[in-house]
Amino acid sequence: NSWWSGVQMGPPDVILGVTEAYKRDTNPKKINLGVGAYRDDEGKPYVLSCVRKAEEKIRGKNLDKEYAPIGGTAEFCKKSIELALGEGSEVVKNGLNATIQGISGTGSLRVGAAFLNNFFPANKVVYLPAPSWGNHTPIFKHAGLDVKSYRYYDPKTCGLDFAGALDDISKIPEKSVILLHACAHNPTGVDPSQEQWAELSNLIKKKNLFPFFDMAYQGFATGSVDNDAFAVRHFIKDGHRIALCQSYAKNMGLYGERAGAFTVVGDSKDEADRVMSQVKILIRALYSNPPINGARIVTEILSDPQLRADWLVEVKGMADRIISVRTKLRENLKKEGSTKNWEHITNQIGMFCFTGMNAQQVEKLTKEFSIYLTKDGRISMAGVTSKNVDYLAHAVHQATK
Ligand SMILES: Cc1ncc(COP(=O)(O)O)c(CNOCC(=O)O)c1O
Repeated sequence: NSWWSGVQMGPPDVILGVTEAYKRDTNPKKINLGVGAYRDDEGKPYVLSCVRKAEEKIRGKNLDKEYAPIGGTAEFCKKSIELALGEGSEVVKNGLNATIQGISGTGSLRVGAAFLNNFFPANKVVYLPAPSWGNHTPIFKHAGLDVKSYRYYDPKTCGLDFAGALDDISKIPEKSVILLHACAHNPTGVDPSQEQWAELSNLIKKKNLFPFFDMAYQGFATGSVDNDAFAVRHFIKDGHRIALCQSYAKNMGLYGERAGAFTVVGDSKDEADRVMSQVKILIRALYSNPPINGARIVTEILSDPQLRADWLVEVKGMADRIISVRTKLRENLKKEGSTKNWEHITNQIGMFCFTGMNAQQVEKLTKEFSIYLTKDGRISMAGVTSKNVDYLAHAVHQATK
């Protein structure tokens, strides 16, 4: 028999499966609310104009195609950590950050997981919020780590189960790893308030847990790169030595360019240098060095004051469009005569809305109205436009009344 006769057919990716079903549907009113990628008000993918301008500038430089350094270019890494921690960050000034370019957010998480598995000195268990991004569990498990969870989402309010989170976190064995979504929580869209982040920081410090931040949406949540980095910057200010993953997929629309970063904040420059040396050894054996094109676009935008200013306007524009369709959806549900409480649609933030619809209601939305979303009731607000929001509200009301 063949080498691979023992290989089973794996389950299809849930989110891509939704898109496949959407493509097969011939209903002209169909809407795809599954995919977590931004769409403009025409429902089309959106390439930021500052990205196009950066590409033109790069084109004119006639750069070569040589390998990037193992950890990416120093310029890309410096601009990335400065974006996260803010200009004039003490951590950056004192050289406490070991920052590498990762293959977007996923690749940065995976390098981080490999580093934890090889070097984390204590309880090699990563505690994820319940629910978390579906890919978090396999990323950490493939790297050899154990994964557990802490209460986070409250289905009764479609909001944060803050008491539950504090209770569970206070029970996490000390010196474990806790994963935190810095902003725009995926899949719920539920973020702690700044006061709640401060309380989480105190508790996590008291319990001596290692904060591992995933910041895949900086600027895309509130439209402000500084507001969206509040949690990360507050934890640093409170003295936590964090790990941080960044992605430019959403906030610069560089999905397929695979540009991201992974940072460990050390206790000293010497510690950061030792950490950096070991992270690079891991990268060398994983993929040797990162893709150069997306990193060049990011570096161009973050280094050119005009392009950076243009970018800040465009990322706010994307965030504002999402916020405006949240408001329209809630208003239209009221107009449809729904008496349910839909406050969470506008309380939640970022790409996703956890509607609170159950599997039967989701099924009705798909079968009767050709609206496609994942069974957990998560909708990607990016798929909602000023043209289809009325139809969506009508369908949701019919499915939930
Ligand atoms: C929380 C989080 N971390 C990390 C990432 C990594 O993204 P990337 O590797 O593209 O930078 C993502 C991207 N998710 O994609 C949208 C979806 O759920 O369909 C993410 O949501």
